[in-house]
Amino acid sequence: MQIVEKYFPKLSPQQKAQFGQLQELYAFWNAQINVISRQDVENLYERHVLHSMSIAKVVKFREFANILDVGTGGGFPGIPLAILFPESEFHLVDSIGKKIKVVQEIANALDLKNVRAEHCRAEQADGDYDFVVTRAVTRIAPLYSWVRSKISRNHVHPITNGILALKGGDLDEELAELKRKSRIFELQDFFEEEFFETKKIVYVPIG
Ligand SMILES: C[S@@+](CC[C@H](N)C(=O)[O-])C[C@H]1O[C@@H](n2cnc3c(N)ncnc32)[C@H](O)[C@@H]1O
Repeated sequence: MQIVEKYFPKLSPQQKAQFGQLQELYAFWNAQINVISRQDVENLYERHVLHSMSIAKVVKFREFANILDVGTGGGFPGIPLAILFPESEFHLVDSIGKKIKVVQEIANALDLKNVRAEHCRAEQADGDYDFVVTRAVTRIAPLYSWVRSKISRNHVHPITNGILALKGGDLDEELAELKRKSRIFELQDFFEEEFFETKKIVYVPIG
């Protein structure tokens, strides 16, 4: 939990309490329905919570912003972002129903009113979104084809609406396949821990 406060020192008491609850909630739910590796439960705040929050170093979601988390699994990056941006609306979807059950239970336990968890495929998600966020689901090119028509052309953030994908490793081939303008943010520019050395955010503006 200290690692979250290290990089996000202005959290409200409510946000601190919500982030603080995550360890126990994920330990409990992960024991029943596997949503993250057992080993990773011990590194929850670095590898899942802070990793998800890195998106906030690229853009601060505004009041009423609509965000779609594609393939949220147990709620990453959607749940940490929903705690961080309580005025924005988050639609978390996954094609596996039992994972959405975990997300719903965690959102209920945290009393997160800005989270809608839905069991559906990304292609079927119904909405008009400012941004699509995602981690560890698919290559950028298929993701782009799934969601491009769901991105609003009404831009209210300092950057153009689009996709923000948490990625790792060498992305040359994947980005060549996309055939669209994109920008890479290196997470080592935001966080000093070794875990983030190879991690990136791929931003694909859709205007
Ligand atoms: C490796 S998990 C990652 C989960 C989470 N994003 C994380 O980083 O912890 C990939 C997830 O994507 C979901 N998924 C794959 N294709 C999908 C699709 N077309 N629509 C919705 N969910 C999908 C899978 O069910 C799975 O839960």
